Amino acid sequence: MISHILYPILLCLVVALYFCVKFVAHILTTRHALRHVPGPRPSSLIWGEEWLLYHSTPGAHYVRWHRQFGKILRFTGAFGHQVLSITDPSAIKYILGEAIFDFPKPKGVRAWFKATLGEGILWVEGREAHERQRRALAPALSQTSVRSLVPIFYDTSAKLASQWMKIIDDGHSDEAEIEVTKWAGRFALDTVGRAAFSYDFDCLSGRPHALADSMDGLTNNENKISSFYMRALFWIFPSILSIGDKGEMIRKSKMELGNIASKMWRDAKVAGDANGKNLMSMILRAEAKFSTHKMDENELVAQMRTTISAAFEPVSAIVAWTLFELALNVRLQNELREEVSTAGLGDPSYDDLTSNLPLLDAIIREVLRLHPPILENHHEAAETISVPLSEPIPGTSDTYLVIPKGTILEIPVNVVQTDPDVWGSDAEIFRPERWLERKKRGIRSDREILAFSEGPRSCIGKTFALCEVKALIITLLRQFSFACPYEIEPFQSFVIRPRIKGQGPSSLPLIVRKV
Ligand code: HEM
Repeated sequence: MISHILYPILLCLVVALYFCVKFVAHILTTRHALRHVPGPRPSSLIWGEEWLLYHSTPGAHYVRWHRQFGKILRFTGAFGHQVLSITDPSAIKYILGEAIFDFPKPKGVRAWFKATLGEGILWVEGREAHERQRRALAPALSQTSVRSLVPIFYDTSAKLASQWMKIIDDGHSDEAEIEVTKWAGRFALDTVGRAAFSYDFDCLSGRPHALADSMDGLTNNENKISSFYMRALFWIFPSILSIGDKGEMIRKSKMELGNIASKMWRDAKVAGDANGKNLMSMILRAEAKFSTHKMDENELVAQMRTTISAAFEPVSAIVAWTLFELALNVRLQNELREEVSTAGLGDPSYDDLTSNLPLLDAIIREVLRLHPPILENHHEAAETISVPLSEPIPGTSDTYLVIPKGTILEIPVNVVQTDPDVWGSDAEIFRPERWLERKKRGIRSDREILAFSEGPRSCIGKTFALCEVKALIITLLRQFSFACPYEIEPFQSFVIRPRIKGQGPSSLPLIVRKV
């Protein structure tokens, strides 16, 4: 009888011991192999640097560390696991380029994408499997497709503007304080719904919206202790994502988005949408053309969830940060309004959006440079692999770094995009004119911006995102001016968003005034 109880307990203990020994052995060998890489001493025995990182201004420690230790450094995560932080240009080019499939996303990050979105393109690994999914999405997000989507971008922009006008009019005034992050998220959702799936989420109606609220609630949390545990531990124990309130929230959000995606898919089938131009019809056409493997509903729903989510968080963050920077600078608002007015009375075309509004282009680039929504680009070495370096690690003469299998790497986008060697001594300052000066001097603009990542896994929705954000800013500036009466700071949810200093989750209340 006792043995019936004891044996399973004993077995569990042996298995737990095996994993503990394996984990400790991995940490010790990684630390040994990377002992020549400099970095900060762990500030906590259990949490390493995680506590410090979680409770500080997002990205601030990366800047400090890289100034002190150079372009490659090592810090400690929870329970002693080692993380490499890399800003060396040759290493980044190699990791995100030819070696990208040797550096998959870390297991915890993949578990997060699988739990929230399913097995779509943000989750998939392996050259062949990724290429297949990317080929299916690419035509719908190509420049040609985006060109045809521009009227939708203006339409959702106009809807948002008319809601703001109504708020101002209801207050019988020329201005109102409006919390713009909420509206920016709703704009991003309605735009991707209509543009990619011919589906109106109707988030911009002004009424409470279950999908918008649940997507926002998933990541836009106050600094709660449960969020800290999840963030600190999911690198080493990915199954933590299914535990407790947070696990429940993840399941709920995945289900809600999945239900909507299934409905969109069934409606499209009933409507016989196979010849349509939206993403869903194109996914099916591309699949039929390039592969014998047809996507089943689960895969398609995962892809739809992924696209909606990928288009939601970073776009809403960039819209909010752009309005924030404009609100701080009346001169810039006026100059931009002037530039937009020279483009004529109607809505600027795709060609205008991409090539003929240099100040607008410079402002959005500068926002992406100083407020990259995705702060860190995370990877894990699938094998022990040697990575080329632009300059040796201080104290060595090696022009390569051997990264042990299983080591987690992190590329801090904010550090790369504010490197004084590239951007000059005013790298930390918001100065869109630098892009106009660089263009005059013939410096290629795209290379140093890492906000959309680079290489085979870079953002496939970049043109879509840039055009929709530009269409919105043009529409808003023609009708409103902006001022910011609060002190604002960056706040890390899934992406980096603005919030009132020290207060709760993301928020950006601006004074919006009719012009
Ligand atoms: C300003 C807005 C945006 C920013 C800053 C941004 C940034 C990024 C970044 C950094 C990645 C690489 C992520 C990784 O390495 O895991 C990425 C991937 C991706 N983005 Fe975006 N994104 C934006 C908007 C969009 C939009 C509007 C869409 C779709 C309409 C989209 C769809 C995707 C997809 C599908 C991927 C996965 C690509 C792959 O793994 O091959 N993004 N994005």
